Amino acid sequence: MPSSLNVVIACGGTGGHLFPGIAVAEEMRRRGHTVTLLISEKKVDAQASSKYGDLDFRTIPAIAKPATFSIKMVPFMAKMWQTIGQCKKILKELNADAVLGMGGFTSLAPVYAAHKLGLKSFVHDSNALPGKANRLTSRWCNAVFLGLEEASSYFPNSKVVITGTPVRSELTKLPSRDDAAAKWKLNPELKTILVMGGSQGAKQLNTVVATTASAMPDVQFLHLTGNRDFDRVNELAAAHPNHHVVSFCDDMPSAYAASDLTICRSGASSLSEISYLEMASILVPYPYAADDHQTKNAEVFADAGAALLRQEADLDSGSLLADLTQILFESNQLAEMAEKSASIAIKDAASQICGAIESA
Ligand SMILES: CC(=O)N[C@H]1[C@@H](OP(=O)(O)OP(=O)(O)OC[C@H]2O[C@@H](n3ccc(=O)[nH]c3=O)[C@H](O)[C@@H]2O)O[C@H](CO)[C@@H](O)[C@@H]1O
Repeated sequence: MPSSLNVVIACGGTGGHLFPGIAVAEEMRRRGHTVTLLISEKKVDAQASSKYGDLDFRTIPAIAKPATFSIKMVPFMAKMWQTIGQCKKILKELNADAVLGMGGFTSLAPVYAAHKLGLKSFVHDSNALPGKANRLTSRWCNAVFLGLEEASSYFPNSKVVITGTPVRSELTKLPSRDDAAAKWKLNPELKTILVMGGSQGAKQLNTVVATTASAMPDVQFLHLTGNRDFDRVNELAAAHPNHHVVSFCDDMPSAYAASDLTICRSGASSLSEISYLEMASILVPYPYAADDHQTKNAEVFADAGAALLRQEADLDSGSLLADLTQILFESNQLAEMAEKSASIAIKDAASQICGAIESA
């Protein structure tokens, strides 16, 4: 491949695809390559990418495969076919050398288009149980980059490179705890829990956290509810000054820097960030995630002793209160979990991915 590459990174659909894609884009640019990111037209992509005005973004249609094989497959296939055509045009116009898909059916179209045009193509999967789109896409790829070793049995051995999942560069340098606490109007002296309810609906988790916060006045909660549940949780939190509610956080470095422990879904980007930042966590997998892949992700962390795995169906404020009291006040568990969390991280993931693309 030429020494200066035109690389296209398809990373639309969710924060879990977008942020690792941005991290690779930043590293590619640092190495002197030209990068274009393909994102979807969804609001979440627009919201999350708006901070990265110096990167080149283009939109392509968001594509989700119907959950079951039904008549809905017909418009899905038609949209896929049309988007592949659109992607071929974009790749030719950009004079692309290589395409990296970060997962989901939205990135299948650009990777397939690259394959048809004879370009180098790659896919990254960050989950312990890889998605269907990536398993399909991988057959057209030169290499498959994996966030977690547990996923490797789903792909041909010869294509697999364990790279880890990159975190955004802004997370590589956190503000001080005092500055971060000031930003969120928190007391830096108090133990602080970061709760990431998630964009996909976490009503029960959010409610349990609100009740638990009311029973722990000496602990602070910085609670990211997602846009949909903000008004309801904000109302529940109104009577409790230790419960700080935010809908979408566009300053994750200070959210993490202000916190001692995270309660969150076990989406792969959240997990890569937590381990990169060497934090302990309580993981509550999103129960409706495809093939329950979030439980598989959480198991990697729980088995390593880095996290407690709690299924949403079993979660109530009594058990969460007991877990938090034990971790924060009755043991050395917080420090031990943080150490185990650090041991899972692959801190130079973006660099490993760029190096593998350069040398393909
Ligand atoms: C419901 C579902 O199927 N989610 C999947 C989706 O990730 P999904 O995007 O839901 O979740 P992830 O944990 O992977 O990523 C969330 C990202 O959003 C950021 N964040 C969060 C809250 C906020 O207010 N501000 C903010 O910036 C987090 O720091 C993180 O970078 O794709 C991932 C990668 O395939 C999967 O592992 C997840 O299981």
